[in-house]
Amino acid sequence: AKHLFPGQSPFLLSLPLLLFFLPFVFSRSGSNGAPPGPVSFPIFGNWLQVGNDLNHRNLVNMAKKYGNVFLLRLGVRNLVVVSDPKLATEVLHTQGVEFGSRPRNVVWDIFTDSGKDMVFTEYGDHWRRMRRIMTLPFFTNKVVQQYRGMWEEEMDMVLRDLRGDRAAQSEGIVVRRRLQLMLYNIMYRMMFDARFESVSDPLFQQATRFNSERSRLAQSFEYNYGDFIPILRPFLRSYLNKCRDLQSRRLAFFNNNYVEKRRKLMAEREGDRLRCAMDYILEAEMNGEISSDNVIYIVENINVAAIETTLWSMEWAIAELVNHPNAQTRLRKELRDVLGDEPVTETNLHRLPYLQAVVKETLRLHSPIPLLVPHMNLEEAKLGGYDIPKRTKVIVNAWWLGNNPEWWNKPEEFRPERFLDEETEVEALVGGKVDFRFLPFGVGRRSCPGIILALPLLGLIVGKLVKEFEMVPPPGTDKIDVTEKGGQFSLQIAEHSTIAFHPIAP
Ligand code: HEM
Repeated sequence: AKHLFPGQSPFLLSLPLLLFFLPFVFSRSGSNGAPPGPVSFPIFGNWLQVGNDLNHRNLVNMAKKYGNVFLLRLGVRNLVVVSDPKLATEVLHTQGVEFGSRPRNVVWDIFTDSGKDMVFTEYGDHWRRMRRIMTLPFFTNKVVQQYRGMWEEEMDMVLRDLRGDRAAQSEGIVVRRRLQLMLYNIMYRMMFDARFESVSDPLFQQATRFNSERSRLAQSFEYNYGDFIPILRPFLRSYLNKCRDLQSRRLAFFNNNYVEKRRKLMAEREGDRLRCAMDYILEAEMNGEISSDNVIYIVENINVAAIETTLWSMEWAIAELVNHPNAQTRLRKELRDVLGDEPVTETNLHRLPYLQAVVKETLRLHSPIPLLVPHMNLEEAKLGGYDIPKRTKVIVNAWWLGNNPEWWNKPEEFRPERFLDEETEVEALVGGKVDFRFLPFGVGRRSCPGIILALPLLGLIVGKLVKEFEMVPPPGTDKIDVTEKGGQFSLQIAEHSTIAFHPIAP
């Protein structure tokens, strides 16, 4: 009478419970050909065990348990995580074609119109054409030479604003917003020959609002259930409608305010036509190589891939230099010794090894895209001796490659010197020798083409700020909070730092 169902033993009653919890206790060995991983439930797979937040640190803990290649089943989606340099070489280089596609989910399908873009499209002719068309106006040395003067000009305006800002010099300011304006101006001048007047320019406010809302909706964990479990998809309808509505307003914003203006200008200016990146892209459209949808998705991709990534790195570099005054002083000494009164320019970055080490150390410790952009195999493939089902999302934990104590001396420390003392061979150069422990931009076919812009942009702003200002925590604090905020994609600083900028006497 004590039991709910008289006549049944407590053991029998608890059997379903036991079966439910068994997968939490056991792991798959990987013996049936699939990579090891936790035993999965029907329908949910491993989702209930592992949860939503598969950030770089949680994935390290799982790699310690299941190995350097492991498989998670998230409802109908398969996810493979790679955590050592040899396997990363396989995915990105040796089998770069096989693993050269990108997975999308229900939300990414909306934000890319099912792969009309470049960043999230499958490996193949469309991707190759888009990458080729984007390379000429964005990702060559000639582009760097054409625009470096403009970059320096935009940065010098930031220095001027800081010099004229009393708050910046006393209680400190959140410098992020001003740097964001600078990066928008740099990218919009390259793209459209257009710039924003100030942070209160209504177009700047609209652009940043559209882009941050797009990041929030795309990176949220809220929609996982509908992506992983297709029968639940109808419940996502209002979320997906929100995404569709934002995307159509956002693309119309890019089109009406920028793309159409260039189209008109180009039509008026026969002969002398190619002035900014958009002119080259529109020319490719006129030649029938890409559609007008592809044009707008190139704009969308640059908005997503170029600006915030570089901005996060700048925020991290500044925060670490504030927290490591010795590194800041050493950098300032290098700038003074090498350059004297000369300004920091793109042409003299190669003479500043410690500055380059600061940039590398920032990207190692705080890789802005710690898991790279996910890769995917269109066909069944082999990896580390295991069978990888086709269309598996393959993640390389690049952050762990750069932060594993097996491969790095005290990796948790911010110590730029490591690149001048013990790690002298590790390069973050375009076309440099690849060290598969250090891949903040990925490597191979789908690696970041923007590295050619991002590295000098980072070196320039850090060099210029440190040469002109002593950057310190706001009065009453002695350290900046460098707690991380993860997302499905990014590694950002949780609290945008307030920093005081004390001008250095000339
Ligand atoms: C510090 C700044 C940046 C970092 C850390 C970064 C990092 C990355 C990473 C990790 C990937 C994926 C690599 C892979 O999947 O293997 C990527 C892809 C990409 N990045 Fe960047 N990036 C930065 C700045 C930029 C800039 C400034 C641009 C453009 C102006 C850019 C454009 C792209 C594009 C178009 C792709 C997609 C490439 C493809 O799928 O073929 N990135 N980036």
